[in-house]
Amino acid sequence: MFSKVLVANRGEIAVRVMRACEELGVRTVAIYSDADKHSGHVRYADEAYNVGPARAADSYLDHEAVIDAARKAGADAIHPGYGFLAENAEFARKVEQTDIKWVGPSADAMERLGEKTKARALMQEADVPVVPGTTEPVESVEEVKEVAAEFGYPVAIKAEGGGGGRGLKVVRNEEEAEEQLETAKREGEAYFDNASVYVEKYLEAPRHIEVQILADEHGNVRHLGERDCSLQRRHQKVIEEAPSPALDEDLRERIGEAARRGVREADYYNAGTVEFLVEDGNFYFMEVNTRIQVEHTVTEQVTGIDVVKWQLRVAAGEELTFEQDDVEIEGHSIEFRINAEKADKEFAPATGGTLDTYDPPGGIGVRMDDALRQGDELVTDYDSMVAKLIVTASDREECLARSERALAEYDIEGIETIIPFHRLMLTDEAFRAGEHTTKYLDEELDRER
Ligand SMILES: Nc1ncc2cc(-c3cccc4ccccc34)c(N3CC[C@@H](N)C3)nc2n1
Ligand SMILES: [Ca+2]
Repeated sequence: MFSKVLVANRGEIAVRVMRACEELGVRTVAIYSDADKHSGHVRYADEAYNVGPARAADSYLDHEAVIDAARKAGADAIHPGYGFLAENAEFARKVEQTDIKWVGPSADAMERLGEKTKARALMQEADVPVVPGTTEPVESVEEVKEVAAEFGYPVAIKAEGGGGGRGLKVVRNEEEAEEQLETAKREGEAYFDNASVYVEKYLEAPRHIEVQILADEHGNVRHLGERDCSLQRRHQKVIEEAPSPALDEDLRERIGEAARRGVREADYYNAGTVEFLVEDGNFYFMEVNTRIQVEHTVTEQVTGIDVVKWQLRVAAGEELTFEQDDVEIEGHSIEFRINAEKADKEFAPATGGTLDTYDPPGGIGVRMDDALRQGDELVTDYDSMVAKLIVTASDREECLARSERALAEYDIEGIETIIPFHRLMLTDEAFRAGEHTTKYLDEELDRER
């Protein structure tokens, strides 16, 4: 096992990784930008190095600055967290070329799965159902019309380098095809520096189901069940849960085994997530996330498996000590992302402030993942998520009741957050029944406009 790990991130995920290190007896190194000098992850670490000014490109995303900090600290490994450099194959390759271990998949595997058309072709090799469409980038509008001719409108044009909701254009009829194709290429070039686009049959109101994968460097691959991330606002996940209320045991087993086959085909190791769209009892591969995700927490809560500790053990060369049959899903867990945003329909980013009161909930089944304490100045240079409230109970009904209790206890004064939105969602009967689709929230909030 490593003796010292540098966590190349900030906020709650940096503290999350450092907690795993502490439990493994591993010393922790933080990096921070000028804006994060007094932030929680710096307080938590054994030592900390400044990597540059507030602008992420000049600090958290600066490959050389991060590697230099790891060298200065004498770190044996770098854990990237999520966001920033977590899915940057070029950076992973640079780390692989040093004597510092990258805590994540190989750069090759990141490249194989990072290109969505390649990933789709690879999944077909592994008999994993993919959303009907092309496994090569398309050049002409004729190719778009071919997919529509075979599978019917609407079709989705997606940017190869896209992710989240960015780079998804819905084409509802032939007239829109030409313009949407040009827009998708232009945005692909602008946002992702990659004009390649591909085409899929557009599923109108799927569920967004993802499977957590853990694989060691000796060929052992396990899935840790699924998460349901269907409650999204403009492609931003807001509430995630495990297990999914929309899957029955048979579908759960089939989707888990498909995820295992897919990552095995990709020679993948460490933690990863295979994302699927589920509609009318069918599941279709969408993409792979080659990193630990924000919502890994709900999987930990219902399996009792510490995914981050296993990332560190696997990177240190250890084998997984459990079989697939040992993975059991017990109870129900829901994660509420606590974003410093206005709780209105737009979720507009908050304008900063001081945490005059920070008194998070506690009690049975309540987990707080954050890096905050009362009196902290809110840093608004990076993403707006400041904490995660993860509530766990014996079943979904009890989890909903416990969530209402925990959110009512959550006392934050001095900044605005979307806690009122979460409390409202818990009164929504479609959500309480677990019948919300990925479209639900956008339709609900946009309808009132
Ligand atoms: N062929 C096909 N059909 C329906 C889809 C539905 C989604 C989707 C998934 C989850 C939430 C959404 C919200 C609005 C619009 C789309 C979604 C989707 N994506 C792509 C990126 C991911 N974050 C969301 N891809 C789709 N692809
Ligand atoms: Ca994704």
